[in-house]
Amino acid sequence: MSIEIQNISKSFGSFKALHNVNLDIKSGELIALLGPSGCGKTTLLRIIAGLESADQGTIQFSGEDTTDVHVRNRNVGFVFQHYALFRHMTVFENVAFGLRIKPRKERPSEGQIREKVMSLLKLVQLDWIADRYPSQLSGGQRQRIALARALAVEPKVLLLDEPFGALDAKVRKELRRWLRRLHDELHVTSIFVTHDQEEALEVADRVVVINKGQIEQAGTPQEVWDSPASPFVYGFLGDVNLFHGRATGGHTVVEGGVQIDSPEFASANNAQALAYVRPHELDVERYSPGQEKDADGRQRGIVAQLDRAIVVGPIARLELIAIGGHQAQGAEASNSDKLIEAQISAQQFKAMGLKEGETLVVTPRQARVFLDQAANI
Ligand SMILES: Nc1ncnc2c1ncn2[C@@H]1O[C@H](COP(=O)(O)OP(=O)(O)OP(=O)(O)O)[C@@H](O)[C@H]1O
Repeated sequence: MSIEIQNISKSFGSFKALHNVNLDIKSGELIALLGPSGCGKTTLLRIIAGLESADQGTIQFSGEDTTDVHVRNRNVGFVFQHYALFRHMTVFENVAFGLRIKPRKERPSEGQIREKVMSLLKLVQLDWIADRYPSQLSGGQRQRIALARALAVEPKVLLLDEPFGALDAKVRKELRRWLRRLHDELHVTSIFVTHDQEEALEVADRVVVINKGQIEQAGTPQEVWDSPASPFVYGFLGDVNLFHGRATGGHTVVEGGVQIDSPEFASANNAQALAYVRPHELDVERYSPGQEKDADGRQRGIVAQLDRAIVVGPIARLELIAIGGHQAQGAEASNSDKLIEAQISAQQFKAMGLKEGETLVVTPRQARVFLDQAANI
């Protein structure tokens, strides 16, 4: 079933939770709604489910307006973070529940229910605990049972609201891979709410990034990662260094005089600009006088002191402080002013023999420049 979301707006009192949201979801797609806390993800999911009504706009399922269709009749399955299983029922009975409460003429026979429940439990790889009670399950097992329960009534749409939010990092990772495999088997149109960018990028066919009730960008994981449409998306999709600068005639000069090509702004004339550089896009060298300049004497790198090095497995994360007034800011955290984050391999770190306190030169290999709209008005 495809889902067409058209011009959806929703306010709570004077607060605009959703503002003119438009999105077409193809039948069988797995979509991640990604955004910070309070951006409107759950509200949008609840409107699609029919648990909440929109002030404006329509939701269509395969071209049919759902406005007057009751939640019971929308054929939607839910899995929520705290969607508790029935404690007094076994795993088997929990999964069978949706089938047992069907109106008599639609209700499957006892034999059909048994067959269906056991096949779903096999699908979520938990048929061996059919007789247990929820209190005897791990958190990850409970969420898999919640998913089996949602699938029992053969929903046309599956809505998952932070289904793995309460689980530890390792279990989350296993479950999201497992969810992806399950989706590839079943192809139920699914919408998955998360504030975890890694989860969204790993699981979804398309990621929809939401900010303050509006869609900032919708695209495949690779599209949103490689070409973030806005500074917000850039900042939200992972660690990033933000440098302030000025763009003129296809070049942006950021603090400290480092020049970055920005051919997309060839007509800019001293416009305020923001340059985003991911930590792994910075080359790191040991400083020697003149190293920060290119053959023509132009500043190519930023001289900075290595404040802290964190080596975890194959990666070395370097925290550097610019020397001589060059400044970077973490896009999200203002308390990381002046801090530049670089990332190199642990192997390179070892080979270079870098020590905390040393002076280095960091050079952006690539950068993404945005004109600072607010400042240029
Ligand atoms: N019933 C309500 N009454 C008033 N305000 C509400 C109501 N439901 C949601 N909101 C507000 O609307 C905004 C969006 O809420 P929503 O739950 O959709 O956010 P979210 O993106 O899912 O956040 P989180 O990741 O924290 O769950 C929030 O500021 C929230 O406080």
